[in-house]
Amino acid sequence: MELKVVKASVEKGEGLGWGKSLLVPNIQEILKNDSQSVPERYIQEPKDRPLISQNLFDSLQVPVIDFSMLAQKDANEIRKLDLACKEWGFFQIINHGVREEIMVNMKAAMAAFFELPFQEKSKCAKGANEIQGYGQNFVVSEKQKLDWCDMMFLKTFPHETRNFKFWPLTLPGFKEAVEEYSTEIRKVSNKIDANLSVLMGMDENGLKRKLGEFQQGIRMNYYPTCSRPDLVLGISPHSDGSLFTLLLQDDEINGLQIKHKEVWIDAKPIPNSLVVNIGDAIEILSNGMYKSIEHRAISNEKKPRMSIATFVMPGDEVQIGPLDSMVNEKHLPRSYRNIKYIDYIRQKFAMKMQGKAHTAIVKL
Ligand SMILES: O=C(O)CCC(=O)C(=O)O
Ligand SMILES: [Fe+2]
Repeated sequence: MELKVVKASVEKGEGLGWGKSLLVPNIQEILKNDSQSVPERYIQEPKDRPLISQNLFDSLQVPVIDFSMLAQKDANEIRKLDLACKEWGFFQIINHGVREEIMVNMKAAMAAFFELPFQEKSKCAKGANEIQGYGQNFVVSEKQKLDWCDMMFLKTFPHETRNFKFWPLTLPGFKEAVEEYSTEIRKVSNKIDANLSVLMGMDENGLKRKLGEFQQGIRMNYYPTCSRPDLVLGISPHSDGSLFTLLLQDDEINGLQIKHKEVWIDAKPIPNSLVVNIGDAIEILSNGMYKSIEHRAISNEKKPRMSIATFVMPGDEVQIGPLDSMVNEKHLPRSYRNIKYIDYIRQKFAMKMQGKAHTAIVKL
């Protein structure tokens, strides 16, 4: 007789993984039945609601970095990058070298996935202990307010982290578009990490030498239209746990907001650019010289908005902590403790996203 063995679910991408999340409804589906509906669970407390009125800080713009100048090692552009990381934690890059066609294909592949019938999308659904797949942001309590967003998260690098059970492989062109886009973004990310390495007092290979091969994950965020965008949030305020994140946003629709000097500022889209933000891991490695910044997304009444975030991260088992070059016990005392990356991420996901509250895990 064949013995049935119940495998402990610690296979690739299963088991405890990056955390445990409650499963919640799918906002795109709720709206298919009633496009005007704004269920109670999505209505934010008054203090957390976005101000949709005229942006009073219209003149403030996220810094723009010309990537072709960085490639030429232009001292002025490198200084601008350093300042953008210190004062904003966010910048938009132009002339990054990713061909427009590749970005257009990526957006089209994402749109095609979210247009699939729910039953089809559900074949890629993530489980409760899963980060990869189709679903929603991590949810840790039944009482927690929910984000007006459905998403699809896939790991793309290193190759062995790809788990095709979460990929819609029968959707024509999807796999190719994600792979091609991710490969191009990896090239941009390599240049960013080389520049950050130098700015943090090392040579261009400093971060790679310290951390080894980076992981890359792609999160496709789908924000349906909302009849009351003043009551809900597309994504609650948070900072990313990554080293840094590269975001491809809609060319026209505003949605991303950044907390800059205590005020929410729109990151107005520049067509074909990429928005880059510093994540918690660089904040820790730089001993706080570069800070991850709180950001959120708002929804709108007119058109669904899609954004594609690529997270560049250390490997799960890698220890992160302030770089030797960023610590000087006299002038720059160590402000963060060392932690294994996956332990940091698990603790982050175990809390409701609340701005930067989770970074207290590693503060000294
Ligand atoms: O949609 C956006 O503009 C922001 C997305 C985001 O912050 C994220 O995916 O971490
Ligand atoms: Fe984010």
